[in-house]
Amino acid sequence: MTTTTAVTVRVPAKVNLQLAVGPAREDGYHDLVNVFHAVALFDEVTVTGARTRATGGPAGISAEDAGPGPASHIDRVPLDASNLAWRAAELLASETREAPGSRARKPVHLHLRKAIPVAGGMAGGSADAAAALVACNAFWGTGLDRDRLRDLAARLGSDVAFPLVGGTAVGTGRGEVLTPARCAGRLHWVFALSEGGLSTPEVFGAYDRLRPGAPAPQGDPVLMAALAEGDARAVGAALGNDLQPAALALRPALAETLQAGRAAGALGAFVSGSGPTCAFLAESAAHADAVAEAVRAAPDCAHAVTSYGDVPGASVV
Ligand SMILES: C[C@](O)(CO)[C@H](O)COP(=O)(O)OP(=O)(O)OC[C@H]1O[C@@H](n2ccc(N)nc2=O)[C@H](O)[C@@H]1O
Ligand SMILES: Nc1ncnc2c1ncn2[C@@H]1O[C@H](COP(=O)(O)OP(=O)(O)OP(=O)(O)O)[C@@H](O)[C@H]1O
Repeated sequence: MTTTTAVTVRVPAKVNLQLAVGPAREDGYHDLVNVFHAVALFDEVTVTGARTRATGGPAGISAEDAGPGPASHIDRVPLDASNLAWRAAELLASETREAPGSRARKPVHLHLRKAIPVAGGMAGGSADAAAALVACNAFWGTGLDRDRLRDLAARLGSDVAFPLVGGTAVGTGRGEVLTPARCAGRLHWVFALSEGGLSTPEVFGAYDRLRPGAPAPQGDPVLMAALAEGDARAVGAALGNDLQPAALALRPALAETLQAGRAAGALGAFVSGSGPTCAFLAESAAHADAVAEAVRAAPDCAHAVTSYGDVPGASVV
């Protein structure tokens, strides 16, 4: 029998093309209609055997900055059991330790190569958790199918199931119930990164204060049709994020970043998820370079990167 010595999984960031947010639920979450779109900014999670820890599961974690420039904030990644990738490995181990043939009693080390900006509203931690599930499932030979992995992902966070799937998908419930959607052609993106992060719970809290009595969230058929047709201009006109006013209230300088992108002819300019990263839809790769150049001049923009979508979800490399 051969023994796997290392498994590496590559996983994309997300941007939210529509984020319709309902009122706060009794459990503190909000019902969403969340159009996830996977973009070509990738973290990698590598799992190797570790020698310590008798009970198996994760035994150590390290992280390195593979970011496209400043403001990737690797120093904010916790290197302990609170890391979402560690929690994912722990959950998979606890669910499968007793299964026949499982190697989940073997302790592992997790190494994160991070290019997704930390606390930027692009689901970097969630992506790492999804990648850790796929990598440990392969390393331990636990053999859970994608549906079982998706169930575990949903227990870890609202954004964790999507990076398993990638592409473009509509998330309902608190965002974890996914329906794949068609995105024809390639969309060209610019992401403007901020020096500071924004806390997701704080942004949802600001939303509740700004919008008491919010209606139930509704999907937008115009956006879905534009995506299916690959009509970037129509996609740009239909983009929307209910959390944007809350993110702007917490970080007013983002307004100038958005304005700089609009002035450079972006087809759409909006805050990504809970922010503070701002996203811009461009007409082409060359136009994305020009928009990136323009938004770099905004005072709150620490760095701007170009990318494209959609791309597939977590996969072993
Ligand atoms: C803003 C988005 O990134 C858009 O994709 C997500 O909705 C956030 O997903 P996430 O970071 O995985 O969030 P979770 O770890 O599930 O929840 C963190 C906190 O965000 C708030 N939260 C999150 C998701 C949701 N549907 N309603 C919420 O109110 C809650 O305060 C929750 O305690
Ligand atoms: N693997 C991880 N990578 C990055 N941050 C992590 C990780 N695990 C835990 N964290 C913690 O989670 C916080 C949020 O980081 P993350 O990069 O996931 O934010 P985000 O992209 O805004 O999330 P989302 O878009 O899902 O709301 C960080 O400040 C950090 O303390």
